[in-house]
Amino acid sequence: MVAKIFIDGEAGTTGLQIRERLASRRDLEVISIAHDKRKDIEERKRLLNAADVAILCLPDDAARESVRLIENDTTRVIDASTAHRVAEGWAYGFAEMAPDQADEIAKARYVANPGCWPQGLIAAARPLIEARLLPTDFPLSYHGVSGYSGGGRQMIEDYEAQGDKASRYMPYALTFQHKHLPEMAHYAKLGRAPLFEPVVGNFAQGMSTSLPIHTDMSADIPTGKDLHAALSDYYAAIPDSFVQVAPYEPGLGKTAALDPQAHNGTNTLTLHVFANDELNQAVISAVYDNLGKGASGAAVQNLNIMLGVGARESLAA
Ligand SMILES: NC(=O)C1=CN([C@@H]2O[C@H](COP(=O)(O)OP(=O)(O)OC[C@H]3O[C@@H](n4cnc5c(N)ncnc54)[C@H](OP(=O)(O)O)[C@@H]3O)[C@@H](O)[C@H]2O)C=CC1
Ligand SMILES: CC(=O)N[C@@H](CCC(=O)OP(=O)(O)O)C(=O)O
Repeated sequence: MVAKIFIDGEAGTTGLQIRERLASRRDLEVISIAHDKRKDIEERKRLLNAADVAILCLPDDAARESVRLIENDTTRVIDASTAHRVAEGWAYGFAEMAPDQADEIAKARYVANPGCWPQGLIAAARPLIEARLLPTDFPLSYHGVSGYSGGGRQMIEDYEAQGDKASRYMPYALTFQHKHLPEMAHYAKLGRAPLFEPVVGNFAQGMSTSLPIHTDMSADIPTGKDLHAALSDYYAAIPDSFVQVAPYEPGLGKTAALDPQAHNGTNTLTLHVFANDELNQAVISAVYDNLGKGASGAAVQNLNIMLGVGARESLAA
């Protein structure tokens, strides 16, 4: 059977990248909406109900509306927005988050694609919390830089209009109430939300995040090697993992590895562990493509899992 896929929001940043990734697929048919009808509720309803899988690449309210417009019992949904990430009845679409997560996604009717920022934090913190190398009530800070495509079409247009005059370093969400906090705390298994300081840089795509850890806040005071081993073991046990752990680098010498654009066009997320055991300090960094593993790549990975086809089909941009 050729599965019918409808991308609601196909002309946007995330939607376009999914369409490109699916263009060469013969096992599915992308059913498209005419550009002038992309916000026409009746036409969206028709296509949403005709699809085997609908991928929502819309603002939160429009994504909720799309779900309401589905009247049949069969259309499955992948929602790229923030609307359903901690909602009851939705599987969280971060396949590497736990050993059985891909199975949960495979069986789910509704899958919430993860936020770009939360993935770096969850990938780093959850295995350490589960291994009791980090206490759950640890007061974590989380920091990172993203390309401006993370803000969607509007931010892309703003940055491109300003060119070299655009800010090279723009912290935001400085009231510390970013929309990703509930998702971060829930899936990383944190007892308290992290202090999160995101930054946009003057480059289009890619991100690099960091999680500083005072290792003596934990009873066993893990060394850098302990942290690295826990993360390596965790992801080695996940089938078809796109999360990889770089070889242990105690010093901060190889900064090129933290280039936010290093994984652009791929679905890879690489974790790096840096530590100074004498000072009881460590940093875990994550490098990935906000439009790859952070959005469109993860959506295609989830689609593959839901359809039961090779997990690695069409994941490069
Ligand atoms: N960019 C990123 O890195 C990431 C984005 N996301 C999430 O994915 C979703 C899409 O984001 P992104 O692609 O960046 O955003 P864009 O603004 O680039 O695209 C959104 C698309 O949705 C369309 N749209 C808006 N309102 C409606 C509506 N009521 N009915 C139908 N179509 C509508 C827009 O059309 P028009 O432009 O004509 O208004 C546009 O084509 C968002 O929820 C975002 O938070 C998630 C992870 C990362
Ligand atoms: C640079 C930038 O603005 N990034 C967006 C996050 C993009 C993203 O992940 O969107 P979702 O919340 O829908 O997942 C932000 O911080 O709001």
